Amino acid sequence: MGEQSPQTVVDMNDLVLQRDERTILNGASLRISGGEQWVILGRNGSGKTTLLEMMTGYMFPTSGTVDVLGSRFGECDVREVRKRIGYISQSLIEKLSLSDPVWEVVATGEYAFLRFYQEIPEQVRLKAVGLLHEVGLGAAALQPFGTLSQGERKKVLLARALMSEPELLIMDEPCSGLDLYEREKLLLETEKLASRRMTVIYVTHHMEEIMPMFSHVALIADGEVIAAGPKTEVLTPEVLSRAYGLPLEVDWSYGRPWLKVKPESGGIK
Ligand SMILES: Nc1ncnc2c1ncn2[C@@H]1O[C@H](COP(=O)(O)OP(=O)(O)OP(=O)(O)O)[C@@H](O)[C@H]1O
Repeated sequence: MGEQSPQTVVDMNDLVLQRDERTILNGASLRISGGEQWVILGRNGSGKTTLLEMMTGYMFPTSGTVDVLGSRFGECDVREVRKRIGYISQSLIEKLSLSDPVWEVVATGEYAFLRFYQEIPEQVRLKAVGLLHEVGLGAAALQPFGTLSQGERKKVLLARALMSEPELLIMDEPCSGLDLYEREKLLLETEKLASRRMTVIYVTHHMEEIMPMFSHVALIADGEVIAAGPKTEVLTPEVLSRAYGLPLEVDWSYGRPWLKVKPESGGIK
């Protein structure tokens, strides 16, 4: 990994991704160090999920380098690195079995499997049930996964991701589709992660989900990282208005940023 410091968790350098005629990533670079907690923001289609797929080794760039947890993708066994990464995304929910009991869905996280085809060791079952209790779903352990609400499924995914005690937890819009109450409960669970000494990378469209635990923000636009750094430096009206093409104001309350759209100057560009 060359001259990088050992505590660099993610180092993405000058990533370009070409698909057919399109340039999806256009020289994106991002460095995340241990002890930092990051939020990634950007408009639809800006390249956020593509960056996450590269961080988890599911996609490879046309050019540029990706180092995660001390390994360079393309020169290491990606599956070994993936065992140290938790990934929460809607596409993962769709791959899980709706008929399996909830505790079993959680237990698969121990091995990064989607389903079990062999006996599950007792200590793994107990760990899964314990984590379900931690996210407030202990009572649902025996229910089929498909009977849970959307919000409950997201929490199951969180418990599943924690089974392997990942060093890096990547959350792609974990609160999408949740009502206000479910969203706040999931955010509180996410906040507890900060005390587990793991690095969290959290993608969202909603500024108010940037809880006090998050220290840094990256803004993606047209396949480039247009701003990245401590959150108070990135979440300014100037930077956000430029990124979203809207006249915006940011209010900080309870340690969280809340966005307001100013009616003057013509609104949407
Ligand atoms: N396999 C592919 N082939 C062609 N284009 C792709 C492919 N994968 C992604 N794209 C395009 O790349 C762009 C970035 O997609 P990506 O999913 O990373 O955006 P995003 O920032 O996560 O968007 P959203 O906020 O809508 O989820 C999109 O315009 C998408 O259509």
